[in-house]
Amino acid sequence: MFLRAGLAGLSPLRHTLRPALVAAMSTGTFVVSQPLNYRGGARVDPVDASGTEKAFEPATGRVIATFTCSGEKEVNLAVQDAKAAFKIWSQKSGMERCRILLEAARIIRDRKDEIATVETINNGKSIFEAHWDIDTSWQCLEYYAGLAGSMAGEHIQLPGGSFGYTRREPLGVCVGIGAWNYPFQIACWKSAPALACGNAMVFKPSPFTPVSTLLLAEVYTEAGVPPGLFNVVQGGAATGQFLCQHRDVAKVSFTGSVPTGSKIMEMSAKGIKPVTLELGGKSPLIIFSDCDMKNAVKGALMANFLTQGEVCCNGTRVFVQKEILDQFTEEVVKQTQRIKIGDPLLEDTRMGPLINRPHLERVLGFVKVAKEQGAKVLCGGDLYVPEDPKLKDGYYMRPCVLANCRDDMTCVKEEIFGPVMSILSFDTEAEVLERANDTTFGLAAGVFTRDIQRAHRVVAELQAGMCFINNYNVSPVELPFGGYKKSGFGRENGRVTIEYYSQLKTVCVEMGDVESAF
Ligand SMILES: NC(=O)c1ccc[n+]([C@@H]2O[C@H](COP(=O)([O-])OP(=O)(O)OC[C@H]3O[C@@H](n4cnc5c(N)ncnc54)[C@H](O)[C@@H]3O)[C@@H](O)[C@H]2O)c1
Ligand SMILES: NCCCC=O
Repeated sequence: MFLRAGLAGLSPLRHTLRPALVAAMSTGTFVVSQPLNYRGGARVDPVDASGTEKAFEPATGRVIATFTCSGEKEVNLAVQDAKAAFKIWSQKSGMERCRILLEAARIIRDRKDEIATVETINNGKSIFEAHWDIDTSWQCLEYYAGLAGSMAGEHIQLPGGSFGYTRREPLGVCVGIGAWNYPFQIACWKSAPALACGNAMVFKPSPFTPVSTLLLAEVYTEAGVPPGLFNVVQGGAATGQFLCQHRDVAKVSFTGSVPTGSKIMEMSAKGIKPVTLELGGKSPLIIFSDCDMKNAVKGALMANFLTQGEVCCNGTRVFVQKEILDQFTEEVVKQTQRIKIGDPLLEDTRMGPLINRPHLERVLGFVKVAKEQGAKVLCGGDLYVPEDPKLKDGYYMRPCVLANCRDDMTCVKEEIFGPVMSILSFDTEAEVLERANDTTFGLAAGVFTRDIQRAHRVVAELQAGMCFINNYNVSPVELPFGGYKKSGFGRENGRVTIEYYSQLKTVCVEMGDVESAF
């Protein structure tokens, strides 16, 4: 389906043939020539437009796709198709939905290499990491498949033999709007619970990463969902607005920045639509002097440099207790300098390019301001040009560690969304807690200590939706994920997310006569 010169005649490919194609895909060769919208169980060109966009391969700076952004008519067709599919899907039993979702999970597992490769080409993250993302994607489908079969209401006895019961019902057509840092994973984290509950979904990926969501749409079709149950519309803000304002849309689940989240909430408020908002962060990572140093250093790297630092829950404010500041900093810098930057499709690369040129410049701009405000660059923070000539126009930078940071600096207050770690020192637990919570964000937080009482005492005080003790940035799908404060509300993953994609109907049953007031 993704056609390179010389491979054009192979489409459509069954997944049994795909390993050969994956092996043939290398950086600098991939182009997409098929439509990038998906509606009614097939790829389609949109019937109307709200502009065009180009998608890039960040590793080389090459254009890999030029596509039309969907206009209001196309959005409406996708919603109507989803509505029709909803009628069929919502009538299925939980066990019937479970079987189809399990089959979809199996297909993703089988096609893991292909999907990870496409994700790497369009996003720039290392193939090593993309494999992790695809694992948490099929695991999410498997998890909600399991819950689909066991969704149930309650039976409540009332006086005189009367009773009531509750039914957990789907909402209808849900909209998913995604960010560019985890394109496939975000689409799975939204669609799996939505579909498990009996909903249909129209998904809009970020215009920077339009490609991999199509693979998910094809997987769902192959697994047996009704045509139209999962549709993809491409585009930017205008397309997103058509979706949010559509009268037949029952819910919006959004992943992205705080300013856009606020607009989504405003639009949803007008239609009284429930929203899930997964927004940005500036999370604290607290390293106490009694920590296991080796793990704390590994944790700090995990908290800052996955996906080139473009991770919402990154622990970018690293608070280190004074007694171990020098030793910790020295080790963090040593290991940061060892991170292999380069062609993201090579197995031993651990950091690829950033998403695009403007974003790279923005991140480098943060480093410049940090220096002006008194921070010391201990390593990185500058452009990186790989030796391989085909990568010379890619968007690479060296991961950066900043010392001498203060709480009032821009690099410590604002979400950079790049590979920039700010190290701050602290003396006491009470002091660090106050400083860690002194932010409008509240997505994640972490603590490294061997003192088990302190660990739990500290996380109980941290104002963050996702807290880690002695680890960072692991994503088991069984655990709810989401933010406090301006980092949003609602949750993804875990059992609780069922509540965000369903509504409760109460049925009151009278077994006697009506006792009337009249
Ligand atoms: N909390 C989480 O789970 C999570 C996960 C990933 C990324 N993020 C956050 O996402 C941000 C980076 O992603 P981004 O740059 O793609 O964010 P963004 O807000 O610019 O865009 C996100 C999505 O919203 C769409 N959009 C933009 N304007 C819109 C509008 N007016 N109406 C409807 N849709 C609109 C975009 O096209 C895109 O699909 C960071 O702040 C990051 O922290 C959060
Ligand atoms: N793996 C979870 C990442 C979510 C935020 O960017």
